[in-house]
Amino acid sequence: LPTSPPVEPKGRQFPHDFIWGIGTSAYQIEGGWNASGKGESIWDHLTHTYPEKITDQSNGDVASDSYHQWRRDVQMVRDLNVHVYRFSISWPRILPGGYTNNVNSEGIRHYSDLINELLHYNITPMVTIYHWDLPQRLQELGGWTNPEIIPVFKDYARLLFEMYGDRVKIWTTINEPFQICEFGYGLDYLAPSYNYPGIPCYLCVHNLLKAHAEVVHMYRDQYQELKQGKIGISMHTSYMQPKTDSDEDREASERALQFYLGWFAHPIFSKSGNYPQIMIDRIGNLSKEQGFTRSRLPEFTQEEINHIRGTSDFFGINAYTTTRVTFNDQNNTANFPVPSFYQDMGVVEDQDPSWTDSGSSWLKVVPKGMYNLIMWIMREYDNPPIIVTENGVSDKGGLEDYKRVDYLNAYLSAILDAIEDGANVQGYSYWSMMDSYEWKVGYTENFGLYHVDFNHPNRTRTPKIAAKVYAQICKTNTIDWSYRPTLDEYQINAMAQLLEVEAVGDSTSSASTIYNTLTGQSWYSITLLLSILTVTGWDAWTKGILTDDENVIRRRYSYCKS
Ligand SMILES: CCCCCCCCCCCCC/C=C/[C@@H](O)[C@H](CO[C@@H]1O[C@H](CO)[C@H](O)[C@H](O)[C@H]1O)NC(=O)CCCCCCCCCCCCCCCCC
Repeated sequence: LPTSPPVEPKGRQFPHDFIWGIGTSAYQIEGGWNASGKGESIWDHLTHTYPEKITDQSNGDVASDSYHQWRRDVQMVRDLNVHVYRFSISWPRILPGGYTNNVNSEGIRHYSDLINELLHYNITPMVTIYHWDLPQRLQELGGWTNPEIIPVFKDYARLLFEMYGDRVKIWTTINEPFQICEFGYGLDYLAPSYNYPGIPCYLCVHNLLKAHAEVVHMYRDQYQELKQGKIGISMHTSYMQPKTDSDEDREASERALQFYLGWFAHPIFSKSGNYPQIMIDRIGNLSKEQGFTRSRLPEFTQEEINHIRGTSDFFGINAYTTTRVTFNDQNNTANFPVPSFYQDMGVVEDQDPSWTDSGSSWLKVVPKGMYNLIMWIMREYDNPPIIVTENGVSDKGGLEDYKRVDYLNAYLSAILDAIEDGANVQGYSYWSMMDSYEWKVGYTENFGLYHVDFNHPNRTRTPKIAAKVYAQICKTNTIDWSYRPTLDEYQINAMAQLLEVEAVGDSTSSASTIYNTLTGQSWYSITLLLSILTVTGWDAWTKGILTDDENVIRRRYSYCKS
């Protein structure tokens, strides 16, 4: 329900040339997992082979069906008044086996059509070359832990520059090295789900940074002057807030930022290059204590350090939340596996229970953390041009996402505060344009400004309240806390249809229980059901009085209409 907006100065303006964007990624929205010659990705493989690793055992086979509905997507981009659409290209859709020996022309055409449609409406495509969907055949060679990935990634990127470089002016090589390497290889949060702590994550990052640098040099040497484009990388971190004011916790915060972000940012953005010294020292010492012959953190040669340094035209940062950190004790005994990235880092993390929560357990709403993080980047890397390439919040369904409106206004205010304090933030891209496949948690957490009906064959898209608010922000370049629209006729009808379909779905199921209703689509319907239950009582439900499906449809429908 609409909450009262916090008291804030009205009409705070962003710089006139501020870039507004909206983002998605291929595996999360496209579907068409084996359409028109696409090869298997590590996500296809993981979700088909081990569905139990995904919260709702789902997969991205159809997802938001953007492979077929891309024109509708562009319409949504236009309705949001953004300048930029940030999307990723599916490597196995272009190169089914990962290598350039087999180029899928249907895949090439798909993104070409999308890019042309965007340009037709004056929207700038911002292309992520790699957002987590590695061709499975490359994984069978060890994926990012095998140095073979470096030339192969470069070949793939060259093909994209050749095919689209005339029209795409903003590129990012790789989205979120930390998530790829630690969540994918160290833990089992993301594909390929190795769950092998402490060693492969460092090999993965080492190859990834070299691959990134190769691609950026190639772009700069062969394409940039001609095409006048920009190229960079997107990295993720939460702000690592010291749990207390003690020197130890402040040191823990600094160390955590170096491990979570400096791991990639220091080699690329610092003056000296290379991994942060604190990582080199800690991982080197711990490796020695653990009986390894060499540090588990590989070494760069001076030539490699020079080659990687400076390879990004902007600092792409993805940031959603804040974590509190405190010093781990002297024996580093926080139940981390030995060895592991977390034991190497040597801090203990938690979140303040008083922070506002969201649809994701890890994501607490802490706008000040965004300010602090930007200021840290500004100080640490000599005030680079920053683009917030991802920021957003999840819900559990429905269209009345006033909590997202609050999140947007508050985080954007924090970014404005940082700009006013000297940070060179040049753009912001909300994550995500629409509800989509949220990796390990499947379809149970929704980051979209557009609701997607995953039960409908067309994957019907309906704007949430925050879509209107974001469109207004992008149009006016201004945060207006008093702008809190209510659902319009179109949204109400869409929601009524949604609930009707859902109810018919319920009625065809032999097990129409409170469980499957409550774990269904929307908070809207849950709120409705809870109101019904408040009137009739849980007993009435369990005795079957409300299991009359027609009755349920009628009640839901008339509620929506009213
Ligand atoms: C063996 C020792 C283990 C110690 C491990 C401690 C680890 C703490 C892990 C906390 C989990 C955080 C999950 C965070 C994920 C995001 O950083 C990441 C961002 O990627 C973008 O995000 C978008 C929204 O997610 C989007 O989808 C884009 O595509 C991305 O670019 N998101 C993800 O990686 C998505 C998958 C997340 C699955 C996580 C499921 C695990 C939940 C664990 C819950 C722990 C919560 C406690 C948090 C306490 C903080 C210390």
